[in-house]
Amino acid sequence: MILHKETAQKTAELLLQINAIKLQPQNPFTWASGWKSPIYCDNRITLSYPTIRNYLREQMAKQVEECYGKPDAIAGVATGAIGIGMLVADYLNVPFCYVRPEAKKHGRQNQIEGHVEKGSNVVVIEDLISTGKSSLMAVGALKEAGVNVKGMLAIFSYGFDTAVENFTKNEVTLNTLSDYKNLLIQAEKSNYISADETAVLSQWRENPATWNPVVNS
Ligand SMILES: O=P(O)(O)OC[C@H]1O[C@H](OP(=O)(O)OP(=O)(O)O)[C@H](O)[C@@H]1O
Ligand SMILES: O=C(O)c1cc(=O)[nH]c(=O)[nH]1
Repeated sequence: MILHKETAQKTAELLLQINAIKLQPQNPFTWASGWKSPIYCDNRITLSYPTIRNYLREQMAKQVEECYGKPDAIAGVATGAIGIGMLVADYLNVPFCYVRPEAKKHGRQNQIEGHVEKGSNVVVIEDLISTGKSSLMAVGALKEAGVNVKGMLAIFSYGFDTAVENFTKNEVTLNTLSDYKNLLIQAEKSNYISADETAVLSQWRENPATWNPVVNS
């Protein structure tokens, strides 16, 4: 869910401003889920811009408190949300840990890195939600460690039905600063996307799980 329309618009505007939105309809990206996509939203780039990362940090910290109350700790989903998660934890002055997709094969063989108290109230920070699988795996690991997951906050979500169903099934509340709908509005306003790219994106959005580029012969 989007909490504040102004934040959703501003976040989308900032992502476009720093070219964090990549379009490659002829040479699709492969997503974590294995889906092929003409678009990639690289939120990691925001960390390279102090003004923008400070904006995201403050908005996220405020929304964490607004949605879930002050947590005992913040957990970031590795690797995309380690940076932003740490910034949010720092702003709220609470402990931080991050969750790997799976346990390390060497060293201490941890999946959760850092210290997190059993029974503590934790909010999970994610950079981006496509299917929600990565985030929900992190939630699963935290719950297994005896943590009380209050909910999740991400910078961006594509708003796919699959993700909504996955979060509902796992009984995890998801809020995001911005989403695909707001991104498209801002991209059209600023002419970031050409008419051809808009056409590809609407065709892709109809069935993202099975989309493939039309190859001109
Ligand atoms: O909702 P999903 O379908 O799971 O996809 C979203 C996930 O994909 C990206 O991570 P990626 O696996 O590319 O790794 P990274 O965070 O280490 O860059 C992103 O950071 C999310 O965690
Ligand atoms: O699903 C993904 O892997 C994914 C999509 C996207 O737009 N950005 C990203 O970082 N990951």
